[in-house]
Amino acid sequence: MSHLLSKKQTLEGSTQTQKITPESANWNYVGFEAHTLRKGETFAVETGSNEVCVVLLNGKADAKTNEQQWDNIGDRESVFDQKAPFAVYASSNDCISMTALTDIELAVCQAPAKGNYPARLIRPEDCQFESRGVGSNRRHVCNVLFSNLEADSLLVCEVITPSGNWSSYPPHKHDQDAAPAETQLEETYYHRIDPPQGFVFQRVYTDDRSLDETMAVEDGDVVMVPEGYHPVGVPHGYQSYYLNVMAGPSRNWIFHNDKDHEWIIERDKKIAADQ
Ligand SMILES: O=C(O)C[C@@H](O)[C@H](O)C(=O)CO
Repeated sequence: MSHLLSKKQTLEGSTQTQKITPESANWNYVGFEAHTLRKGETFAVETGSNEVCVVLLNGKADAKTNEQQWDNIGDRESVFDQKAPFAVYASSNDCISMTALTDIELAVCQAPAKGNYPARLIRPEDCQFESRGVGSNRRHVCNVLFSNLEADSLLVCEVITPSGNWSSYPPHKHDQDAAPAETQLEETYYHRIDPPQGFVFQRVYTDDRSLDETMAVEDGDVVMVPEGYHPVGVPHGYQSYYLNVMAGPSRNWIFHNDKDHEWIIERDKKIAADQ
């Protein structure tokens, strides 16, 4: 199995289904966890030296940080509901906890803090929807903690890719700290698939092919992208959701397209203009 693929785990007595740390991923910035909680259970994360964004992927919960509390948040039964999520952000030396009012699923997104931003609730109306691409490259992005909201390093977004379509495509990368041409951002993909027996394909590759992994990804798996291009293809009959967490030396998503496939962007611009 690829070292970039983390399979979903279900451990007796544990809420945790995924755990990626900078140490386990052999990188410097991004941490990611996924948890499923039964109604009545509580999850808490100490932020330590990180800033943390806990995204309530589905279900309802009471949420709090050391100084604030938000009751009865959550308005999605599934990540495929076509609604933006609720999320809670806190910077260093705080604690985020959520108590499940229904069965819930949480994504815990982490990156180093500078301590600049106060704890806050991110509501669906704070998120930003954007659809990208044409034809079989059409996909729908929800920016949760991206250019819509400030943070020290964390970038968090959700992407729905319809059946038969491609996303993160044409392939792009962001592995050079060379703004304004490109920025360096590590990235995790937390994949969910509808219906859940489906699978998607994700390739992670560099120009010189010293890294070139193509993975069959199943529901609940995480793909780590330390560098390189990282397109996703979704088979007919299945819908894909993924949650991206990115962080790096600067909080700015500037990507570089794979030159071999850039012609597709020009052709698609022409198609869109002709429509
Ligand atoms: O546009 C998309 O298909 C989503 C991607 O941009 C995804 O968020 C990503 O690859 C970020 O680098």
